[in-house]
Amino acid sequence: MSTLGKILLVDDDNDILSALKMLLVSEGYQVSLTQTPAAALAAQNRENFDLILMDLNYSLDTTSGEEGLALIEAIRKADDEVPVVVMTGWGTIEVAVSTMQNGANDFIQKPWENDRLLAIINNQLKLASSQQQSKKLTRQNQLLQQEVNDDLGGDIIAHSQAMQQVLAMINQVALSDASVLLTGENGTGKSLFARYIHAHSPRSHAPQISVNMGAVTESLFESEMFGHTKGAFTDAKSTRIGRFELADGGSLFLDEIANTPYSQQGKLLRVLEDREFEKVGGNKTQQVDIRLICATNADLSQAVEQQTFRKDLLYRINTIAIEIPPLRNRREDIVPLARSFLTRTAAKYGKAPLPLSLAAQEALTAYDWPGNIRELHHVMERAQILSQGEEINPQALGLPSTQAPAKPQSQDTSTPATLGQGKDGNLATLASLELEILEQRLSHFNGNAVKAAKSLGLSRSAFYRRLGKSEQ
Ligand SMILES: Nc1ncnc2c1ncn2[C@@H]1O[C@H](COP(=O)(O)OP(=O)(O)OP(=O)(O)O)[C@@H](O)[C@H]1O
Repeated sequence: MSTLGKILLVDDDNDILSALKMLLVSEGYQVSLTQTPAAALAAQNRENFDLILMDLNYSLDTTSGEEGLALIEAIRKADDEVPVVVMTGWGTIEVAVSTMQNGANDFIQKPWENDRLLAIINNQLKLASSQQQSKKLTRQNQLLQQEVNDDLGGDIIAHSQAMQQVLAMINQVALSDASVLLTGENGTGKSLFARYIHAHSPRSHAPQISVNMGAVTESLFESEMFGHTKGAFTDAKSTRIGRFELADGGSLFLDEIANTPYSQQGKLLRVLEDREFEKVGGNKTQQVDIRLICATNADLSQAVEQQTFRKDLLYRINTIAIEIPPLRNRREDIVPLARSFLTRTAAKYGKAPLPLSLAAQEALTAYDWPGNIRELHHVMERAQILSQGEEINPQALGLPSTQAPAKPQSQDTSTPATLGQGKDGNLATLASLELEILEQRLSHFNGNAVKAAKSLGLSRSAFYRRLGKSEQ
């Protein structure tokens, strides 16, 4: 039988224990009865209680409350979370204050009113459970943050001169609080570097909140970014905290910034300029302290010329602009990246990573990688999983043969019919075929996800989802 919670009752008066037991059990609580402080501490040692309801005086001749105060202290030594509610016939303010100072959470005077006692118990249980929940979330957050940081520690590969320069700049910029705009083609590592900047910034103890601006619909933009109050609109059943508020003290990463609906760009600009906003439906102005990191694969100057992006917003976000070069312009990184993806995939399946044949290394280096590192990642994952031999050969890579070296008379193999079909007879999975199509379509439209999605009859958010990208 499920109960509302387990309560430990401590009182030397048997009649009071019986009356309380009857009341609390009828309300759905499970109760344990003890008559002395020693018995209460022994019970607390044996099992976990959700709340302790205790008397302050135990010997008939004392009214000082000292035994009770000592019990509260002993309870607190063993457990600093369990709510403790004190009952006493000596309900003076002084007694109430000293019980609270000793660690009690609330106080009720005997003889008690049932409704009042039940309300106190209920409130204390609710409070304790939300405090626990919040502790859990904080811990989970810390762990997630740690995972991201660990991930960043070993994973960034930058052998090429081009990436060495970029990394040096990023390391320098990370220490400042300046707004950063990361540009570059899809899959070049903009999101990774955004996380890296935050993780190496003085704000790394606070969260980085990401928003994929391409996936936020125009109608929900304000509520998503600034939050809303309860009842602000029909579906607003409770107060919602927006991304700005969540990022307070940390960094806000606006990915695909070029896709911010034009009608909303002014609102975004205002918050970025004033560091102030109001929740939808609310009239209280809230201050926010964030470090802004944006990313885009679009040419924002061109977008300004075409009047799809506000010039003043561009000036606001690009204090420091860093371009992440496409993989074809840093070919020295290709093989080390490929090896690291093989190692990661192999580890995932508890296998040893397969070595890359010399010919495979040449094929990888010669290929132009329109989908950049993301594409390389998928290719290597598939190769590690599907390869039958002792090493990975060029066929297992399944690269479009127009790009593979020493392959004369190649025809146009970029059509879906031949996509992903390994020449060693291995058939690619549906998921990897789909990814390949999505990536090709993206590069066909020069990284414009909106156009690519449209051409495939997908919504922008469905396109992102299938691409395996975060949609926040
Ligand atoms: N230098 C690098 N070293 C190791 N892994 C990398 C590097 N750069 C990118 N990656 C990996 O490549 C993948 C794609 O990177 P990311 O998602 O950051 O690209 P992006 O530029 O943000 O893409 P998009 O424009 O589509 O949002 C990720 O799995 C990322 O971890």
